[in-house]
Amino acid sequence: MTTSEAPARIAVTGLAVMGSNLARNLARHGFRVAVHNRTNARTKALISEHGHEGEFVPAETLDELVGSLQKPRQIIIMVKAGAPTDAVIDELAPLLEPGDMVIDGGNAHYADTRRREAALREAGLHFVGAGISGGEEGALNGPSIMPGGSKESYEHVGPVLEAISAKVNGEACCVHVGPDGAGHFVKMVHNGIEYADMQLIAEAFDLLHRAGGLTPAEVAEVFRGWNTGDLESYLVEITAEVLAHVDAETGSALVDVIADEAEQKGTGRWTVQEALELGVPVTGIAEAVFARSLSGRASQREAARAALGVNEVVASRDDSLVEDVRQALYASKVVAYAQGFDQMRAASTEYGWDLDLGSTATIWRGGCIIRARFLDRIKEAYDRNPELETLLADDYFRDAVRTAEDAWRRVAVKAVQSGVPAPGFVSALSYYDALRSERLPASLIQGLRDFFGAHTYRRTDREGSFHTLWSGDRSQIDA
Ligand SMILES: NC(=O)C1=CN([C@@H]2O[C@H](COP(=O)(O)OP(=O)(O)OC[C@H]3O[C@@H](n4cnc5c(N)ncnc54)[C@H](OP(=O)(O)O)[C@@H]3O)[C@@H](O)[C@H]2O)C=CC1
Ligand SMILES: O=C(CO)[C@H](O)[C@H](O)COP(=O)(O)O
Repeated sequence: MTTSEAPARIAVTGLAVMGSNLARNLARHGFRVAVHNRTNARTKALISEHGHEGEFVPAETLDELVGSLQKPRQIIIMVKAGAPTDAVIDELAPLLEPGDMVIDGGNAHYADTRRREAALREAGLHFVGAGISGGEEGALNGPSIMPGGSKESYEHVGPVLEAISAKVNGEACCVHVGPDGAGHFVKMVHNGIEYADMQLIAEAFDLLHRAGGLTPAEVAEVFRGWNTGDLESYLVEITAEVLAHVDAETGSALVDVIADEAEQKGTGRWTVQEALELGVPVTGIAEAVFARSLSGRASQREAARAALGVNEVVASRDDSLVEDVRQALYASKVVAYAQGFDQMRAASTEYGWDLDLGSTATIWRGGCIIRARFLDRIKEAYDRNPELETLLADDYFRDAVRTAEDAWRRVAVKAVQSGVPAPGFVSALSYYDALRSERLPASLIQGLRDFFGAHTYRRTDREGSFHTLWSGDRSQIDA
């Protein structure tokens, strides 16, 4: 902690795990950082435990915090998303002057960020909605940062955020994403992909364990091996750690002791809700959200087991299953990312954000939960063609999914035949097949809509809208 009177460069309010680690990261990078928390005990704890790590300026009130800063002021809010963030902004804004910058690093809904940005802009203040990923460890040692807001504010805030962000090959995992809510939208999609990725990993484990007869420790070894190839990623790495962990009390694999009900704070659900609004099929993320919901419906699962009988899976060791599952996991993961990037592309058009999708891949290469080797490939794909209709159309990803196709189908069949639920793998494969179909049965859906509701249809062979007189002589009329 410092005792001099020099003003602080930046402030953090909200000192739970994320805020305190972010403040320490700032201090360790030589920024004099003012710190505040609603409950002062957290501020005191930070200073007493970590005050020696850099220059901290503790403040008991927001007023004091604002008074300790150089101008234009930069204040990072790291509190619970939703009403708490509004409460802090409402208290903070009247204390600030035009040109000051408020940076919300929480997991805010992008629509809230748009609203807050517009309101603070009216008062001459800059509001930067910055998605931050990497959890506790990332906040301390270098997170992935997705800042939105005005270009002008980024000129001030960007160098600080880039300094504390993760680095990959010397490049900061922090780039100005776009105006108003763009940063939080990109963070939301990041979390949606995180859900899809984890669901696919969980399905891979379930197949290898229950259908393939491998123990959790053996599956851990499989994942450890996968982490040296195309699948190299943080989530694959920590999957090996979790699966190998033995519960000290029971001597069983911890994964067999943890209650099988996945919780969710809501960012995955938001991703799907927004995808529905935009009309973008993010089937992998939706399946992942629903799989968590299903797992949490304990009494319904119990009733189903009682009424229908327990789903007994017969395990059979099959040497080729491991490689098939690896390929299915990679292909399904490519689909999940393709869908997430498709959603960002649609939002960029809808909100006029002009998102640079290649840069987004750059931000996610390090520091964040979905960091993975193949994000370099995504960056390269958008460098080759910034207007890519779908990642699956890029040469590299096209070849990757084509190569995996046979194995992917065998895994889907194995899942269906053995009774291991694999909604992520199966829906990713269906998406891949649907996108490539010459004809989809949507034509029949249009026919049915026209039959019961005179909703009309278009034809393949000429322009216009048509209706068949279904309850008359069934002739076709122009609609
Ligand atoms: N945990 C994680 O891995 C990640 C979290 N995030 C996001 O970062 C933000 C901070 O997360 P985390 O560190 O986990 O902390 P929490 O989300 O648990 O929030 C706790 C903090 O919010 C403060 N707070 C709550 N309500 C209010 C209020 N009405 N007014 C003022 N302060 C309030 C608390 O203050 P007090 O001590 O007084 O209760 C405390 O500092 C959240 O938005 C979260 O979604 C983003 C990425 C990863
Ligand atoms: O933002 C994060 C990482 O990027 C959080 O870890 C994420 O909020 C966890 O979400 P959930 O609790 O819904 O699984």
